[in-house]
Amino acid sequence: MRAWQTHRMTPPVLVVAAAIVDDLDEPRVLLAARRAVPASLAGRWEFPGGKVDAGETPEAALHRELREELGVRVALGDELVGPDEGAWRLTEQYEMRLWLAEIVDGVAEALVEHDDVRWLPEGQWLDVPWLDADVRIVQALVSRVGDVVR
Ligand SMILES: Nc1nc2c([nH]c(=O)n2[C@H]2C[C@H](O)[C@@H](COP(=O)(O)OP(=O)(O)OP(=O)(O)O)O2)c(=O)[nH]1
Repeated sequence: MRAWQTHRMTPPVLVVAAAIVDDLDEPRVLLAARRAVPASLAGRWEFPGGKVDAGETPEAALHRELREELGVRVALGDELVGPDEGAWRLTEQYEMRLWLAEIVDGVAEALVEHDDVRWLPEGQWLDVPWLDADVRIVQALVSRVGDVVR
């Protein structure tokens, strides 16, 4: 039983996002997107993605969000499974699932919600001000990908 069930709380809203890398087999460069909205999150960096709509699978939602936000089609790799029943708790309200991904069509551009996208070179994945909840996720990604590369 999950905490929100035993405590009569509202279930967390699921956000899906992608850790887009240059090469799923040998990831060296990671795409980060800078939020333009809302004002409280503007200027902070995140994994592109968004909320899953009713009746939509998480994977379909992720493909839709990446098309809308960045104008790209991707191939999904492994999920970075989180410590909170498989997800990454972001806040009281939100939890996130995150997949590695590689662009198969298009060039990533900040189209909506973001005002910049940046490809972070190896060793510099933590060098932008990520949203607070994302910092531990980027750290987990760095150690996961370090394992792949070695
Ligand atoms: N997409 C995304 N959202 C994140 C991350 N980290 C994090 O705390 N969040 C939070 C910010 C938002 O409050 C919340 C929902 O994400 P969102 O605003 O991208 O969802 P959305 O695109 O569906 O938004 P909207 O269309 O309803 O405005 O998740 C992250 O890495 N990526």
